[in-house]
Amino acid sequence: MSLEVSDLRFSYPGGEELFDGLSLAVSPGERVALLGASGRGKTTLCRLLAGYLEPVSGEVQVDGSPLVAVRRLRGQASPVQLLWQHPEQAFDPRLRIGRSIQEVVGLDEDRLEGLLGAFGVRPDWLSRRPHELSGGELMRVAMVRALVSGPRYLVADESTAMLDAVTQADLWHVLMGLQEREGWGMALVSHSPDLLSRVATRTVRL
Ligand SMILES: Nc1ncnc2c1ncn2[C@@H]1O[C@H](COP(=O)(O)OP(=O)(O)OP(=O)(O)O)[C@@H](O)[C@H]1O
Repeated sequence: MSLEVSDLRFSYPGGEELFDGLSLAVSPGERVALLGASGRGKTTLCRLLAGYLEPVSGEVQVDGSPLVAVRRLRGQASPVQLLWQHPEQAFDPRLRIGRSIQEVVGLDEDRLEGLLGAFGVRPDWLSRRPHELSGGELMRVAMVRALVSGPRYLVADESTAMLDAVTQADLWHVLMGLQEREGWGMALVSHSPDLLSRVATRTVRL
């Protein structure tokens, strides 16, 4: 059981090849930090692992099945969810937050209630549009949206970098508590050595 890729290569049109045949596996319960200098491809790797981009070589597999095939299954949310670097990327700007969350495939109302409570989401935030929430509030609802379908893996791309230290610590405390209870695997990118030393169980260098 893992989220894995071997012999990974990717390039944007006209760009240099990235990853040089990297192999990587994230097991349930792990929090794997993806490290590398600026421009090495950390954000790109997050998008590849979550299926938003397709590799040139190397196939992303989730618990033994190709991620591309799993993501095509109807009536099921992807087992790999991405926490975007900027939480507004997870939401349609025209829709109220509650509507965006309700559109998640396979939504379980009891799980949703639990997550809204755990992340401290106030009910009135759900009737607002993304630009009507603060960065920290939007990240809380983005975390709820990413987790509400019960993913097996979460990929977090510098997701809390723009938040103040107190909010950042609070959100990681909630995330890690849920992860330890539910056992999903996590890959994360952060430029904060302090955060990584508290959160990561292992590191992989790009
Ligand atoms: N949509 C795109 N089209 C073309 N090139 C891109 C695109 N997105 C990223 N790149 C290029 O791909 C390389 C990897 O970018 P990426 O954002 O994944 O790196 P990163 O390691 O996350 O960087 P940073 O630490 O600075 O955020 C860079 O050279 C970047 O310019």
